[in-house]
Amino acid sequence: MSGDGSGPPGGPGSPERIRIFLRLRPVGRQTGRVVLGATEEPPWVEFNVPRNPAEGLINNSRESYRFAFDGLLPPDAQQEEVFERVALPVLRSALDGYNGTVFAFGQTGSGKTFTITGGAERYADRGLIPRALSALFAEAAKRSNHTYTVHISYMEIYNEMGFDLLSPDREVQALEDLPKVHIMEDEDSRMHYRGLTLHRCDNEEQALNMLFLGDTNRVVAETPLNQASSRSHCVFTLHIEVRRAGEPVVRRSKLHFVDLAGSERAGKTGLAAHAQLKEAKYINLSLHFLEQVICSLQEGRAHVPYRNSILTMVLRDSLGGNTRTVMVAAVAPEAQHIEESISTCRFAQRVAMISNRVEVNEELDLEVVIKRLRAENTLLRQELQLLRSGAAPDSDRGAAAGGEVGEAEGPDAGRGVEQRAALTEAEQHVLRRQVAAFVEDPSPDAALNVEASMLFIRAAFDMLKGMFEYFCATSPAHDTVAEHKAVLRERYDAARALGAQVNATKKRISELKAGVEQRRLARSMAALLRQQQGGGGSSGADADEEARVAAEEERAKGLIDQEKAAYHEAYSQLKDVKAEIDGVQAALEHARSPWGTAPQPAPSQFTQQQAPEPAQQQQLLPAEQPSEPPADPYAGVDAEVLAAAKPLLTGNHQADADIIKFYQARAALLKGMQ
Ligand SMILES: Nc1ncnc2c1ncn2[C@@H]1O[C@H](COP(=O)(O)OP(=O)(O)OP(=O)(O)O)[C@@H](O)[C@H]1O
Repeated sequence: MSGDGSGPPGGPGSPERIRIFLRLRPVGRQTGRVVLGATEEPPWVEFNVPRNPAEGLINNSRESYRFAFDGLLPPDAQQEEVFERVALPVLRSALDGYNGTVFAFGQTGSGKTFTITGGAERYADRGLIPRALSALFAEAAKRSNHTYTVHISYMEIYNEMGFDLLSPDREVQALEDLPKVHIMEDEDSRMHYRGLTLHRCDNEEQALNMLFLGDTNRVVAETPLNQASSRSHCVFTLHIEVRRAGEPVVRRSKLHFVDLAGSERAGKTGLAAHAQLKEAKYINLSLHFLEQVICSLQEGRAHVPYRNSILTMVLRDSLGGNTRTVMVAAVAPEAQHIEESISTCRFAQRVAMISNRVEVNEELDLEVVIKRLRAENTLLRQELQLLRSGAAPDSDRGAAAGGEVGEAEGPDAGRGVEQRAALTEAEQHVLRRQVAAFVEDPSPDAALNVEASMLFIRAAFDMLKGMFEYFCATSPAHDTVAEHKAVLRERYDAARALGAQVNATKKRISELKAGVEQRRLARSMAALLRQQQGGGGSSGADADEEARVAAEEERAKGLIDQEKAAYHEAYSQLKDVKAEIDGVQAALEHARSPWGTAPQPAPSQFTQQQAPEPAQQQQLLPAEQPSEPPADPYAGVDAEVLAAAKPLLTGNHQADADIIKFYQARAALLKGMQ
């Protein structure tokens, strides 16, 4: 025997021995007759009994009785330690779907009720049940992907009759008013408790109220050995149901806390009253039957007499069945109780030899399975209808126009709906509510199950689209987007105007330059003609003409400079506007990002004044400067013209181009004159 049995059950149906703990009630003065080997493995207790010379024994030496346990709880063991070592492991496995039982056995006044329920005086004296209730709800809250449902029942077995301590009427009741519980067995030997109510408790407070209510209904009497002696056996049961999110299984476990009535001997305890003698008789009888069951199990007999008493029927699963069971043997270590203590320990040794087969109580959760199958069935029916309505030729669609919506039982169900152009108002109303419920349902399993008809599907999509548009229009992000778009439009307009201005200036510069060039050409040709006609030096009229031409060229040059300045000004403004546009565009993208991967706003909202596409934007900017000189400036020039002009070429691109043009014009003129 070792350890406190805190590990999980060994595996499905694995045999597991009942664990036994010894708890010693505190005593005023140590007698030295009870010795504890608490640090030994396994821990043990030894009772030293002096031999009685009056019974003919040879000497006065002591006789000792030693018993090993899975754990010792000495007189100074605190309630918290007792809970952690005895009940917590069983509670944890009950939360995983394994049945559990903690029962206290011992003579009257040895501390069974103190262990199971606790003392009323100090909060620290709370016993295993209230501590288990706190731990149960705390542990359940931690397991966030599990759903726990807890019910409580509290039964008393008094004089071989079962009573429900949690009768619906929460008044303290006389025993005869309590609902009687009948214990029955079905064919699978499963226990049924007729008349026993299960009370659902959703929190610790509700559960503690139940415990309090039950305790106030218990049969307690003053006996010579205990001022408040339990005259009955009490079974407090937690019925735990656990479901794990997304799994179609349910685990159900029962965790019993059993406070047995004290074993006692009427003669020794001085019970005198007739009623008390009767109680004692029943208590002793049921404990005797309990012992019989334990002996049969320990000896491996084929027949185990569970049916002899209500107590053994109730504990059937806890002893030799599918339950993780722990026993607390309570002893009062005073010298006068040594015989009872030895007898309790002997009983515990027999119990420790019983093995249970502990397995998880898991079943398919039919509710979940049915719900799933129904949903699957609906989906399949809808798909089928959709396929039919899409695949069947129009003439084949049946004449059931305006057919009943919502019922799709027969093979032709749903076809008639497709014949209509629109839903009725009532249908729209129902559909709107379905769509709203779907949108508001935060569950990932939320589904919108509309009628399997294109008419309904389209109407549902329209509603969703309308909701989305409304969201976009009223979203704060939408305001920012709209602002950025307005700025962007304004900047694009400015950029367009500046672009036009730049292009116009550029065009005017080209025109002015072309005018200057033409006039130069005309003057050169006139001078050439005059030369050929023999006209010599310059006259006064020629001088005037030259002055006029020079003034004109000067004016043209001034105009060109003006236009160039305007060009540069407009061009630099355009560059600034372009930089602004880039910034606003980035801000716009950022403002849109909260929508993530959501569809972009419907065109109707944002496209009335579409911003130009990037390709268009690029076109807004003209080349930065008037065109660059070609790689070969003389490409395509007639060789003769080039040879005549070459001696005069200056290396200045503009001047050389003019000289070449002059020689080309000259060549053309001469050719025309031949
Ligand atoms: N570990 C303990 N520490 C302090 N007081 C204790 C302890 N165990 C028992 N007592 C006290 O001893 C008295 C008898 O205990 P209790 O009523 O629990 O015995 P019992 O075994 O349930 O008796 P019965 O079979 O007659 O109901 C009570 O007053 C209880 O408070």
